[in-house]
Amino acid sequence: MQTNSVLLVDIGNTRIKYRLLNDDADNVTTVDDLSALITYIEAAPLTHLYIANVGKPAVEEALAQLCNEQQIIFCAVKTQSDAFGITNSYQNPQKMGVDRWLAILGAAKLTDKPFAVIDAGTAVTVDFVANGQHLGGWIAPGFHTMKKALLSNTTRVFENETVPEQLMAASDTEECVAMGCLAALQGVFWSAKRRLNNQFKENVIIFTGGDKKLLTSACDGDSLSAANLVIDGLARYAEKASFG
Ligand SMILES: Nc1ncnc2c1ncn2[C@@H]1O[C@H](COP(=O)(O)OP(=O)(O)O)[C@@H](O)[C@H]1O
Ligand SMILES: CC(C)(COP(=O)(O)O)[C@@H](O)C(=O)NCCC(=O)O
Ligand SMILES: [K+]
Repeated sequence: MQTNSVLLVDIGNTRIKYRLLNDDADNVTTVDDLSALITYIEAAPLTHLYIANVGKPAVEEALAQLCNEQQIIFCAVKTQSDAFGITNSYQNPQKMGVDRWLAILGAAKLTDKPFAVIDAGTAVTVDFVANGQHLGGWIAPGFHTMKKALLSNTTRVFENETVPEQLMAASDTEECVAMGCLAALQGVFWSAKRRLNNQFKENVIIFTGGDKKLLTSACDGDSLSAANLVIDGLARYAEKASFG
């Protein structure tokens, strides 16, 4: 298997992200819809496509069909109860979003310490891991999802496109919404940090996802940011298949 012919694809609830196996981990392309990915696949000389899908099954089916037509080997990775030295705490691992499982595997490569991996996307997910054991996690609405929920349940609350860098008190509706949702997102980070600190003297928070920038002002020296840990987890499956 040539690593420049293996495509790794992360299909979330908002956007699609991809890179080649031999690309730099930071070199991730983000697209809003499937057509842009299809155009790329049709032009690229691929042999394998690894996919993590938590979105609509129809997207996965369309990609499987395209791969079949193009004679590309299609590998849809699923959440497992045990792999790469990590044991999942879910009684029914199939219920855990494969993006969470892969983000855990991607993060586990970055540290030997107990860690929490935070993926800030449509949802913000947190998963705690120590000594190869998944200790459970959280699922909360993401920044954009929170704003949408707030607006659809109120009459006089509005939003704008502000993506705040620093948490401040605001004096205008749109700014209050942006700051409030940022406070909630950072609250997830601080709650994870407090939980880790209570259990483990040394620990690290590793964060990723489309809204990871919103967490950078909350993080400290014990935090790591990664471009896309879901894709890094997919890379582990692809590497295992090609190099054993
Ligand atoms: N250009 C953009 N288009 C859409 N969302 C964006 C964009 N830039 C940043 N975001 C933020 O990224 C979030 C989606 O993150 P992402 O990790 O791609 O989510 P998912 O994996 O759930 O598809 C959105 O909720 C939004 O707040
Ligand atoms: C929690 C999620 C919606 C996060 O998805 P994302 O924000 O990346 O689009 C996804 O991991 C999912 O659908 N999970 C299934 C439920 C579970 O993990 O228990
Ligand atoms: K997420």
